[in-house]
Order: sequence, then structure tokens, then C-alpha cells
Amino acid sequence: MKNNLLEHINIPQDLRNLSVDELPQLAKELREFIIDIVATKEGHLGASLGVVELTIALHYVFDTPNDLLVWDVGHQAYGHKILTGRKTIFHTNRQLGGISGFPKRSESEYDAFGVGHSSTSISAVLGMAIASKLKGESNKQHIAVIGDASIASGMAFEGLNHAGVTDANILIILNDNAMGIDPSVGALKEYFTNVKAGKSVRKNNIAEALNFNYSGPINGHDIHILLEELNRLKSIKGPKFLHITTTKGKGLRKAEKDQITYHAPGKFDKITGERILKSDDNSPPKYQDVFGLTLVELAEKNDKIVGITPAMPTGSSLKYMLEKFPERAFDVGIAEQHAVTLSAGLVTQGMIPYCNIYSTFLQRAYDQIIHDVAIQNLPVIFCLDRAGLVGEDGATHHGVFDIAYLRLIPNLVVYAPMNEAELRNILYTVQLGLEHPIAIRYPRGRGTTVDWKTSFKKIEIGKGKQLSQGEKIAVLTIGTVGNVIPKVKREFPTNTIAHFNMQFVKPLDEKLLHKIFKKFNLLITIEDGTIIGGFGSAILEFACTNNYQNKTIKRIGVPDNFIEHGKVDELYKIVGLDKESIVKEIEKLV
Ligand SMILES: Cc1ncc(C[n+]2csc(CCOP(=O)(O)OP(=O)(O)O)c2C)c(N)n1
Ligand SMILES: CC(=O)[C@@H](O)[C@H](O)COP(=O)(O)O
Ligand SMILES: [Mg+2]
Repeated sequence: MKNNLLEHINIPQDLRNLSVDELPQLAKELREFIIDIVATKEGHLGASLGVVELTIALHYVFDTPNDLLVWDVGHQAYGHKILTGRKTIFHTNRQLGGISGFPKRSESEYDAFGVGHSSTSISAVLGMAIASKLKGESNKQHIAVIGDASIASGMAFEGLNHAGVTDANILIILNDNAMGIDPSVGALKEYFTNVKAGKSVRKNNIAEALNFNYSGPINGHDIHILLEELNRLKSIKGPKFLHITTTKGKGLRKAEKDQITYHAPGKFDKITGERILKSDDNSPPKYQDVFGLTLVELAEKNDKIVGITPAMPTGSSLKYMLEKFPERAFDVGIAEQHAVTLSAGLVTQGMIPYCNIYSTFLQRAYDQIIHDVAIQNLPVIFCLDRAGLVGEDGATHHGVFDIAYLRLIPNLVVYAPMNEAELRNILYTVQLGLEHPIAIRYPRGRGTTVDWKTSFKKIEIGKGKQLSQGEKIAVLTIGTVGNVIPKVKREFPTNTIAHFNMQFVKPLDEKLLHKIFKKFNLLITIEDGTIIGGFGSAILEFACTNNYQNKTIKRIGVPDNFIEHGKVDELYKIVGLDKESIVKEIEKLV
């Protein structure tokens, strides 16, 4: 048998020329290729290693790209990218100007659907299958690969529920590794575990109960079994459901053992799997840890406090609360809508829920924020992690819309701390008693203060603060972008810039704003959110309402287009939120 099979494969057609017996060797090479590159370039590792055999089998059996293949979330699609024309550019994965870390329609005809947020694949392939039928394409296959954590989300259930009463020619492949990023949770996870242990009898099979032609569970690392089953299913019409079991991180011992860390491990030694860590002894803490550890501190004294995360206990650092107070902290799985309404329910009974959701994933629970929280004015505390530009995950994950989509909701307070102390203090303040729900937005990664465990101070809701004096131009910032202003100020004569940390997008500190508008003719607003409808827009509306139209107001924020992937610093430059760009804007004005 030849070695270096991967070298000769660029597209699935090349793969289909191999013999079945050569495929395990190809799987070995593909795994090594992924490990080699992710070890230095970083990215999502465990999920892609787990579906190497499945990826090869799917492209071998099905006629991609004519048959349509959708990867749910898409963080497991590295093998797919490598086998579909992107092997030579895979080293650019997630980097500025390089390929996306997720399937993307504009990137390849093999990427049937753009993904990044979970649980969309079933609806998407069902839509494609219905379209194929309407167009008379009776032989087309439509395949969704979805993980055990993603299938537990409401949207996936909605898709299954619809698909089961159609004759759509779809195949749903459940890739069950019993893990999300953290261990999978919930009754459905327990059900799948029982099925795998042979405890569930066929007549109780959920997929069959929903009218799917069910098969499995089968070993998703045995390429021969996979080929046999996929070939069999290919000739069966209607909705089909194949349950496969795999190991997240398969093929790299450390990744198999520590599946949470190796979901996206950063740089590591490609032979040993050992992570290559930068010493962060003297670094400021991550905002996530400030959130997680402060919450524990507060929960020790206030037994009404509860914590909620939809499937991100490690990423959000709610894990500290889960460890310390397991009965008062809830990982509800990938269920953002449920997380919000669960929090609303908790408030009705006097509890104080800190509902921690990544800004981008909260988009999914918009109606729940309005209907279940804001209309009833229930003081849920939304902790919006990953607000602003997140970096390498790119357009699907940047948290740049929350200011705009939240500030128009009546009753909702919107706050953005500028540093760790402000995050700590607002977390402290909100448990003292709140009249309204509040969203607290903070970014991914580290803050600015090494000694962050300051004593708690109450924050006055709706109050901004002046941080520095100046006479010519007022710079109004919201959140952590304000930290660049002292550096910007140094580029101008000392009396030029007055800096205001407005703190609250809603309610605006109108008293302070009147003072600012009366004194300054030139104003700049700066935010790490979309320029459309965000904080700057709120200031324009204030100016208009209060007859300050004769003032010059320049808004700096994320432009009205989707920002791709890259390092946060690189993206800040691109959108004009770095020091140099801000200095240039100010120079144009003064
Ligand atoms: C709506 C949404 N919420 C949360 C996430 C974050 N997230 C990305 S992957 C993942 C776990 C996915 O687990 P699973 O579907 O089982 O796939 P696996 O990684 O095990 O292959 C989560 C929670 C997301 N992408 N989308
Ligand atoms: C694929 C996905 O949605 C997550 O893995 C996401 O990449 C996590 O982002 P953080 O690394 O910011 O937690
Ligand atoms: Mg999983």
C-alpha cells in the first residue's frame, strides 16, 4: 500500500479513486495533517480529529458537491476543508485574509451552508431537500452532521419535528461523543448514553418515534462499517437518522484525555500534545475569571444568587460557581432561549439569576429578552461575554450587535465596564436590588489590572464619569475601548481632549451629556459595536432631541459590514478602533 495518499488528494474525486482498503491509511494521514497545522496555527482540534473517518466516508460515498453536506457548527470541518480543495491553504485557517474556521458558502462549493452557531443543520438540509424535490432533483442527497450537544438545542428539535412528517430525502448523522465543549448535559444526553449501553429498546427510539428511519449506534471510527451503512442509507428514500459514536480528540492521546482543553487548545507540541503556554503570572486576569470568581464571592454571602450558562461553563468561567455551588449553578446545554426564560422564572420567585451568555449567542434569544424579561420588567442580570470583536472565530462570533439590539428595548439597562474593577462593582451592585433587567457587556480575554480584587463599591445606575480634562474635544467611550484614550491623549497638547467614560448605554447620563454639549462643539463617540444604532447613535438622538444640532459629532465603531476573522489587534486596526486610527480621526476634527 502507498504512503502519502493525502499528497495526491485535492478534491473528493481524487479520494474516490482510492480503494476502500487505502482509506484507513488516508485517515491516519489526514489526522496527522490536522494535528501538524493546528499545533502551530491554533484552532478547534478535538472535534475535527473525532470525525476524520466520517469525513472520508461521506466524501467517498456521496457525490459532493452535488449531494449537499452540512456540518453543524462547523468547528469539526477541518478534514472536510482539507479534502475539498483547501489543503494547500489550510495553514491560513482563521488567520487574517486566510480561510475561515467554519464552512462558508463563499469559500467553497463544497460548503453547502455557512455555519458557526449550532443546531442549524437539520433545518438547513430540510430546506435544501424540499427545494430539490420542488425542482425535480429526485436523486440528490442532503446530509447533516450534528453533534450530541447541538442536537439537544431547541432549533434542532424544531427541524426534526418538521422533517419527520415530510418525505424529504435527508440523512441526519448524529455524531455522539458525549461532549459539547464541556461534557454534554441533560435528559437527551442520558438517553443517548442508554442507547449506546444497549439499555434502550428500539420501540422507544426517539428518532423512530419522530418517523425517521433510524440506524445505529455504530462505531464512527471504523471506516468499513461507516461505508457499509452510508451506502445502504444512500438508497433509502425519506428522512433517515444515523447514530454514530466517536471520541473527541481521537488520535492524540492528550486530546482524548482532556477533551475540554483540547476543544481549542492553542499551540501544542504535535508529537506529545503538550500545550505550549505563555507564562501569565503577571498578566491581568481574564474578564471571564473576574466574572466567575466574583460571582462565587458574592454567592457566598447571598444565597439568592444563581448562575446560568448555556453550554459554556469553561469559556465563561461559570465553572467556578458550578464547582462551589452545584445546586445554584446550571449548565443548561446549548439552549440560549431556555436560559433566558429560565432566568425570568427564577426572578419571579425572588432569586437573583446571573445569566451568562456570549453576546453573539444571545441573538438567538431575542424574543425571550423582550417577551419574558423586559415586558415583565424582571430584573434578570445578563452577563454578555465576548462582547466586541472576538478574533479568529470571525463574523459568526463577533459580539458587535448587542448594544444596538438591546438599547431599543424598554426597561432594559445596558452597561459596559471599562475595567475589572467596574465589572466587579457592577456584579456587586446588581445583587443589592435592581428595578430593571440589566445587560453587562464585556470582552473576551484579559483586562488591564493585575491586582483586580478591589473592595466592592456600589455603582450608581445611569451615571457616567469624566476621566480626564480637556477643552477642545469631548471623547465619549463605552466599555473597554476607553482604555486606549489615555494613549490617544498623549498625541495631543494636554488641554485638547476631555475623556468621558459613559458607562451606561441605557439609561444615558443625560445630566452629564447636557454639561458636555454645553461646553464642547466637537464630540467623538467610540464603541466596539456596530456603528448603526449603537452608542453613537444614542448620542446623536440625544443631540437631536435636545436641539444640539449645531455640534459636530463623529461616531467611531464597527462599520456596517460583517468583520471577518483575524487577531483582535488586526481587526481593531481594520475597523478603525486602534490608537492610530482614532488619533487620525481627532486630527481631522481639531
Ligand atoms: C448557538 C450556539 N451556542 C453555543 C455555541 C458554542 N459551541 C460551539 S461548539 C459547542 C459544542 C458542540 O458540541 P457538539 O455538537 O456535541 O459537537 P462536538 O464538538 O462534540 O463535535 C458549543 C457549545 C455555538 N457555536 N452556538
Ligand atoms: C465553535 C464555537 O462556537 C466555540 O468553540 C467558540 O469558538 C468558542 O469561543 P471561545 O474560544 O471564545 O470560547
Ligand atoms: Mg459532542
